[in-house]
Amino acid sequence: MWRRVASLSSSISSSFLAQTASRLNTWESLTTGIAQQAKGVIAPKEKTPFITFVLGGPGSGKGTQCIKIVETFGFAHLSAGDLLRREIASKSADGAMILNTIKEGKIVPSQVTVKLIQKEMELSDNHKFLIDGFPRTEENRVSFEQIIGVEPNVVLFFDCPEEEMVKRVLNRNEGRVDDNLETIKKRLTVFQALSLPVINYYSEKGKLYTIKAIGTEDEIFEQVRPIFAAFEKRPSL
Ligand SMILES: Nc1ncnc2c1ncn2[C@@H]1O[C@H](COP(=O)(O)OP(=O)(O)OP(=O)(O)O)[C@@H](O)[C@H]1O
Ligand SMILES: Nc1ccn([C@H]2C[C@H](O)[C@@H](COP(=O)(O)O)O2)c(=O)n1
Ligand SMILES: [Mg+2]
Repeated sequence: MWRRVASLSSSISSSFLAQTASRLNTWESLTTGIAQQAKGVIAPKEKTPFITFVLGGPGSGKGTQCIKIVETFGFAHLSAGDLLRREIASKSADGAMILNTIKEGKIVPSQVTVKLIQKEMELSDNHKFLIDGFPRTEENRVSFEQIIGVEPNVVLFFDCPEEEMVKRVLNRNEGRVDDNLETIKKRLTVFQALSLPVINYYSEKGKLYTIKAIGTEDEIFEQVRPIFAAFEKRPSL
């Protein structure tokens, strides 16, 4: 597991320490649960995490491209929507609330989603994470920074015309409760109002990579590939 580390040795890079030390919620916040499980033994991760947020409207092709990124670059794929759907299916305490929120095309409270992501990160063997469909709102973004204590290295934005997104979602045929015209319209409104400000935030921070999400899946991936290929040459990935 990504959390399984034998000692407190110096495997965390100095740049990472500098980055996290500047925050109130440092790396330790991600490892708090781990430390508790280990009954007081602090267990730092072996490698600096490399975090990619994958953003874009409903049906823009985030999940489709994540599969290709996983195959090519070996990331762990954490889809916020899939984690929430898993909560519904498991009939957990939050399941009914999550189902109603998704049916309405709205956004689940950030703490619920971030805790699910945190758990998956802690359980993972990988240190490279694709976090798909997150952060959808400024509240999501701030909550991740507060609870996990790290910022993304890369933010991908799949930029797709609304007409194309609607067509793709209506053809998806996976039995999703939100793949109907009424909910899609609401999701598009939420995307414009709440998600675009997050995308603008990362653009201003110089972390945003915008992908023109039209054309075939392979054509789109040829825009994605060089982004990670460039990072692969750096020691951080
Ligand atoms: N380039 C493409 N051209 C045509 N169809 C595509 C393309 N990429 C993905 N699709 C199809 O469009 C649908 C939506 O794609 P996908 O599920 O990857 O989108 P998403 O961004 O993850 O959407 P959501 O936010 O709703 O989960 C799927 O049925 C997928 O097979
Ligand atoms: N950060 C997130 C991600 C997803 N949800 C909810 C609301 C979305 O409409 C739904 C489906 O997500 P998708 O599979 O399209 O990424 O899940 C959320 O509330 N917060
Ligand atoms: Mg998806």
